[in-house]
Amino acid sequence: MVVFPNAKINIGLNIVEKRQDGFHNIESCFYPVGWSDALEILPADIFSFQSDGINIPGDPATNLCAKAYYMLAADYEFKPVNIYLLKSVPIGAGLGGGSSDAAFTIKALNGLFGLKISLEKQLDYARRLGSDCAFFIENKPVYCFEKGDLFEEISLTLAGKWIVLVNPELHISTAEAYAGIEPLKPETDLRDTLKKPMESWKDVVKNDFEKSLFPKYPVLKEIKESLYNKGAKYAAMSGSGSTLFGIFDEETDLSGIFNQHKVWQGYLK
Ligand SMILES: C[C@](O)(CO)[C@H](O)COP(=O)(O)OP(=O)(O)OC[C@H]1O[C@@H](n2ccc(N)nc2=O)[C@H](O)[C@@H]1O
Ligand SMILES: Nc1ncnc2c1ncn2[C@@H]1O[C@H](COP(=O)(O)OP(=O)(O)OP(=O)(O)O)[C@@H](O)[C@H]1O
Repeated sequence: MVVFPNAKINIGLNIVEKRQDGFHNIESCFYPVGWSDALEILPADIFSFQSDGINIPGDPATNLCAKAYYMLAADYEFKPVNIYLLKSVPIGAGLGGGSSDAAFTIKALNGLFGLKISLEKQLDYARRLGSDCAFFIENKPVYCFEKGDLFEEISLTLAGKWIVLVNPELHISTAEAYAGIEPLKPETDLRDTLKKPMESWKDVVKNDFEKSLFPKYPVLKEIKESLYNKGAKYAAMSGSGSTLFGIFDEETDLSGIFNQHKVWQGYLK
């Protein structure tokens, strides 16, 4: 079985308060984007994990795909598998790439071996692997709250809009980004703001990480300003960085403008 774990962007990201468990309650809108890895899972005699493409730091045995496999193998009976991951989505990029690989491994094993794991249970397994991971189980636009792993439907459709993602190949650790934050309860309701036209989001739909990360990494602010200068209707950083995105009404090829960075562009669904 071959699947294509895609990335996400955060449209608005409010870090509301620090929790007793050390994590933060947040609110955000997750939107799937087409930048994807490729993940092949085949039944085998012994378990193995291999990856190619972008180098993933750390021991392959602790890769989120391997963790997802071992977690399900502890609770269900099925054959070992060979997992082959072709990594294209940048790491430490605010795009949830590793979380998506993990969620797609859960979904693929469930389908391949007919495990009949309910949607709720798949979401619970995903939550155990990371806060972003549960979103990729259903992989549709949602408003998220608490650790970013509880969801509410949102009637936001950006289908047919053009998105440009620019990654300056700066690895920002999620834990480090959260450590630099002073949580603050938002004054406006993100769900209400997102009902208004995209043109009105600038300066209202904010990513709280920008305030602490832009002074530290000026290139992030420069990229966001360039996206607006090139006609983006809305531009922001995704998650804890380092990827910036711009949303345009029409196809706008910016690969030449940002040729010193990694760029992915395409239509939103
Ligand atoms: C920034 C976002 O990408 C926005 O969607 C997510 O909140 C991050 O989700 P993630 O990468 O899946 O993060 P996890 O692997 O669960 O946590 C990594 C670290 O980030 C911090 N963390 C994460 C999520 C959260 N709601 N509060 C936190 O404080 C914690 O220090 C945690 O140890
Ligand atoms: N399949 C995987 N893909 C990417 N990173 C992985 C994977 N499995 C484990 N990891 C580990 O997770 C770390 C990246 O996590 P981190 O949360 O910083 O970034 P991310 O998953 O790219 O997305 P985000 O910044 O949105 O959370 C890497 O340093 C790597 O060691």
